[in-house]
Amino acid sequence: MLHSWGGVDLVLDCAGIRSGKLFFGFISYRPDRNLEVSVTWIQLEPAQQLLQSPRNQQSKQSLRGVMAQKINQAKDPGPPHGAVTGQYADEEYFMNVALLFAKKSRDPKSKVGACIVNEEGKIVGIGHNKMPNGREDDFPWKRGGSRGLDTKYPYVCHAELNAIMNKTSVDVKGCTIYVTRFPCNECAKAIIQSGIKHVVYLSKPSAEDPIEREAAERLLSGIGPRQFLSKTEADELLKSILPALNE
Ligand SMILES: O=c1[nH]c(=O)n([C@H]2C[C@H](O)[C@@H](COP(=O)(O)O)O2)cc1CO
Repeated sequence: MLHSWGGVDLVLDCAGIRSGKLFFGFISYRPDRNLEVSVTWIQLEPAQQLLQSPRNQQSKQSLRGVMAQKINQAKDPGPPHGAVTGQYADEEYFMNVALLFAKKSRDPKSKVGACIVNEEGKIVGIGHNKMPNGREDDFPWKRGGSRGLDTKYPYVCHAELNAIMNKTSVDVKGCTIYVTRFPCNECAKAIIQSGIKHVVYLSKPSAEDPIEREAAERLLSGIGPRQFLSKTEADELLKSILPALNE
């Protein structure tokens, strides 16, 4: 699951950008682009293999100085751009936009936000969980295991669906969706059908319905959703959505 691997000659280093459970940042050197160093994301295991190769070890030593300088540049949030390069600053920006939209939700218990970003790093869709347009006051926000007609479940439109429906571009093919909560199976279907190619989520609360969760996992397995940040770091960010997104 590497976003930009073509033409990379060696992997210089990892860590120091942001580490999570499954992914971590690393610096890559593209000789064809005159020592361009970029931050991207790779699954832990293949990244370790690359880093440990003898050729990589050698090259790493001689370019360590340049790397340190570039790491600092990469840490600078700057303007949002290049979502698909996986730059940490960009990802944080987009996830914070999703969090900001989650705050708009009138669901008293669970606020969810989603932000769709195209391959140029532009936001092309945002959404939060809400009742259908024009019917905001017509349905209950009540929770409940029964999920009956007196609860919110049959009526509420999920954040991911709203972000897709609210898109400002012709389509969202090839885009990345940043979502504050792991998508449900219905949203997983909408994500796939819309052509979204990457899913980055913040929290994965234990599912009320294990069948739906398993279906969502299976549906999204072709996309390979990944968690943004480590659990501890994610929990910190989630504190901004009240009362308790993780319940
Ligand atoms: O993918 C999702 N997207 C989304 O917007 N939601 C919303 C719908 C509901 O308003 C709320 C779920 O309610 P609760 O956590 O109280 O059971 O979160 C729920 C999911 C399921 O993870």
